[in-house]
Order: sequence, then C-alpha cells, then structure tokens
Amino acid sequence: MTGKEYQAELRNNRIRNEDTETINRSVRDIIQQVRERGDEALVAYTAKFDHVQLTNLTVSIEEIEEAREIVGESFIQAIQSAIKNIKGFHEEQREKTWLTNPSDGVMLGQKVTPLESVGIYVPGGKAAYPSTVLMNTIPAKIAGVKQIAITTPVQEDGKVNPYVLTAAAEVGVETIYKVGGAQAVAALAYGTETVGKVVKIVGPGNAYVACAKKWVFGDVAIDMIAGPSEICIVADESANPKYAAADLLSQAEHDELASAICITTSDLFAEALQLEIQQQMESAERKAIIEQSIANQGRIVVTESLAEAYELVNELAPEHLQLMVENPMEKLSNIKNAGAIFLGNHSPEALGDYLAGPNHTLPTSGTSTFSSPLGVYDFVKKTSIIHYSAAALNEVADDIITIANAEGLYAHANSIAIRKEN
Ligand SMILES: NC(=O)c1ccc[n+]([C@@H]2O[C@H](COP(=O)([O-])OP(=O)(O)OC[C@H]3O[C@@H](n4cnc5c(N)ncnc54)[C@H](O)[C@@H]3O)[C@@H](O)[C@H]2O)c1
Ligand SMILES: N[C@H](CO)Cc1c[nH]c[nH+]1
Ligand SMILES: [Zn+2]
Repeated sequence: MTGKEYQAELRNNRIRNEDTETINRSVRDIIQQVRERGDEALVAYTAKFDHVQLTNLTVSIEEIEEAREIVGESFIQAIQSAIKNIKGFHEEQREKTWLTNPSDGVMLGQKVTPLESVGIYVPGGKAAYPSTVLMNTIPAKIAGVKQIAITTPVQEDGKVNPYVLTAAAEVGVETIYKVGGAQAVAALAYGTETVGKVVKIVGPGNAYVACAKKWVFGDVAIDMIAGPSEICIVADESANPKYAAADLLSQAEHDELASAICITTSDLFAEALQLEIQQQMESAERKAIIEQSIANQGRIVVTESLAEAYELVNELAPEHLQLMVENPMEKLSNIKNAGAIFLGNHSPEALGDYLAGPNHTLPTSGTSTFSSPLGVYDFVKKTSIIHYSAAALNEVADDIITIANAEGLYAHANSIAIRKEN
C-alpha cells in the first residue's frame, strides 16, 4: 500500500485488540472473586483457564533447583551475560536524592525512596519469558526495592517454566507465585492468604492481564499497559530484505495480535521483502501464529520519500523501530515517537529483546507519544524537601500573604503572618 493509504488506515482504524467489553466484564468478575475468596479463587481460576489443579500457590526451593538442572549450563551463561548488560545500562538510570541552596537560609531538595514492594507479572500462556524476568527485576533491584515477587502461569504439568524459574533465581527473586492472568493481578493488588499485597504491579501480559491492570490502577500503581508486540522497519535500497523479513517474523511470532510493519521508499525492496516473508513463513516453527499476525496486522508501505516514512512512523509511534537505511545515525533526529530505535542492518530487535541492555518493556499502541521504556525511575518515588530560616521566610512573607489572600485562604496567610518579624 502507499503512504497515503496507510495514513488513512491509521487515522480511521487504529488496530483494535479484541472484544474489550467482554474482557472487561470477565476481568471485573475475576477481580471481585479474588477479593472475596482469596486463594480459593486463585485455585479455581487456574483450574478453569490453565487446566491445572494447584495444591500449592508458591514455587518451592526444590522446584527452583530442579529447574536449574533442566535448563543446562549454556542457558545459565547466556542469562548471566544478559544480566551484565541489562545491569550496566540501568545503572545509568539511577536517580539520586539532591539538595540545593538557592539563596541564604534556603535549602530545597528531592528525596528519592525505593518503592516498598513490587509484583512482577511474567507472561506464560503462549510462550514463557525468562527475559521479561530480567527486564523487570533488574531495574527494581537497582532502584532498591526490597520486596519483589513474581507471578506467572503454570504449564500443563503444574510447574512453572524452568527457564523463567532459573532467570528468577539468577536475579535473586525468591517469591514466585504459580498464578497467571487477571487473577494474578488482582491477588497482587489486594492480597490473599498466600499472595502478599504490593504497592506496584509491573510486567506485560495478554488482554486479560492488561485489562486487570487498568482496573486495579489507583488502588496500586502500575507501570504501563504493554500490549502485543509491535515492530516497524523503515528501509531504503541499502536494507537487506532477508534480514528485514526475519525481523518482522520475529515479532509476529509473539501472538496473533502482534504487528509487523515495513515502510520503504523502494518498490524493488518491497517486492523482495514480500517474497522473503512468504518463504521464511513456510518453514517457521510458529507458523500458525505468524501467518495470522501478518495477515491481520502486517503491512508493507511504499512511500515517496524517507521524509514521508518518518512522518508515518511518528504518527504510528511504534514500540520498536528499526532504521535500516543508509547512515541511520544521521536520521535519528527525524524520529520523535518510538519506544526503542534500532540502528542499521545489524541491530535487530531480538538483540534488544534479550541482551543489549535497554529494557524490552516499552510503550505500545501509540503510547510512545507520551511514555517511556520501563526503567529504574519506575521503581522509586520522590519527595520534595523544603527548609527556610526565619530570615529567609521573612523576606518572602509578604508575597505569600498576598497570594493567599487573593485565593481567599486567610488561614494560609495567617500561618505566614504569625511568623513575620515587624
Ligand atoms: N511488551 C513486552 O515487553 C512483552 C514481553 C513479553 C510478552 N509480551 C506480550 O504478552 C502477551 C502474553 O500473553 P499470553 O497469553 O501468552 O500469556 P499471559 O501470561 O499474559 O496470559 C495467560 C493467562 O491468561 C489467562 N486467560 C487465558 N484465557 C482466558 C480467558 N478466556 N478468560 C480469562 N483469562 C484467561 C489465564 O489465566 C492464563 O494464565 C503477548 O501478547 C506478548 O506479545 C509483551
Ligand atoms: N518483543 C517483546 C516486547 O515487545 C519482548 C520479548 C521477550 N522475549 C522476546 N521478546
Ligand atoms: Zn520479542
């Protein structure tokens, strides 16, 4: 399709997720049940949705040790190398308490305090995500959060995926609940006999998880509503269609609602890409999911110019953007809205999903127009500090009294006047 056609589609018909109303009703019910019946509801919903009869809602030390045996040494080494990079990147985001002395007798500042407790949702329905364990836990730990719990659905055998368990052990999380979906979010938000209530819930998940996070928001904090994965590639003639096709398929395989879009200035590239997608899809492991995702949300858009391509990107505000163009570094200033930008032919999104260092929990569904990747800043809160000496207060007293009187708040004015000298 052309750039104009795609723009019209974007404006008229931002791709909708699912039957929001049905999900909304079902999630409200689940939350209510968890609040009323606690653990009993968690067991019942796990039986209903995950087809497993739980006898214990938490993972034992033995299960973690057993998982370590299953995953093998190369996985542990790979996870350790990812941890090193993710730590390194997120260390740069540390926020410090600061104090300033703008004038005589005045001290102002901002105190940074880690959140008391955090619950991390790790998806586990269609795939298990050890990388999500790392991306959510590491910034929380760097921020100084002491109580971190993970919740994730069980597999058919009633166990938590061993790769997820090993990743959790590698980053030092000991509390792991075997609960998924909206019921897990409700349990973290309100607490049950087994699940401890937390002050913030983070982590991606399917439409039920996302909807539950919206419902509990206000009673607890949430990070963002990270929806189905999105990749957008901007390509010129210099891009390799084999690589671009592989990158589009890499995100389409997440689920049927994931979106994979390529915007190119070259008809030739568009044709080659189309062929590559067809070929690579044929032999893909998760072919059924990829086919549906590409059929519903996949687009190849041919624009008149790179300027038109960047305009579309900024309107789409994708979660991930790959700039597979000549001198990509120089094109960076054209992009205002994207969760993460990958530059050049050798920086595929999967690099960032697992190992480069930046967080893979990113704003989706156009929300990169106003929000940022998950980071250390999501796990702290700030408190303002104000100190004035008697002389410093005296100097500004009249201004405060004037403003307070203008607001008709005379007790405010009086609290200043009472301290005023002469
Ligand atoms: N943005 C990110 O960083 C990121 C990272 C990893 C995964 N993801 C996304 O997370 C999502 C994971 O989804 P998933 O389904 O694989 O796993 P999930 O863990 O989010 O959901 C599985 C749970 O959904 C619940 N459920 C299933 N059917 C239900 C129904 N009919 N009614 C009520 N509850 C129901 C069940 O309790 C089940 O345990 C995908 O969309 C993936 O793209 C995003
Ligand atoms: N692409 C996902 C975020 O949209 C993150 C992820 C985890 N594992 C693989 N990919
Ligand atoms: Zn991915």
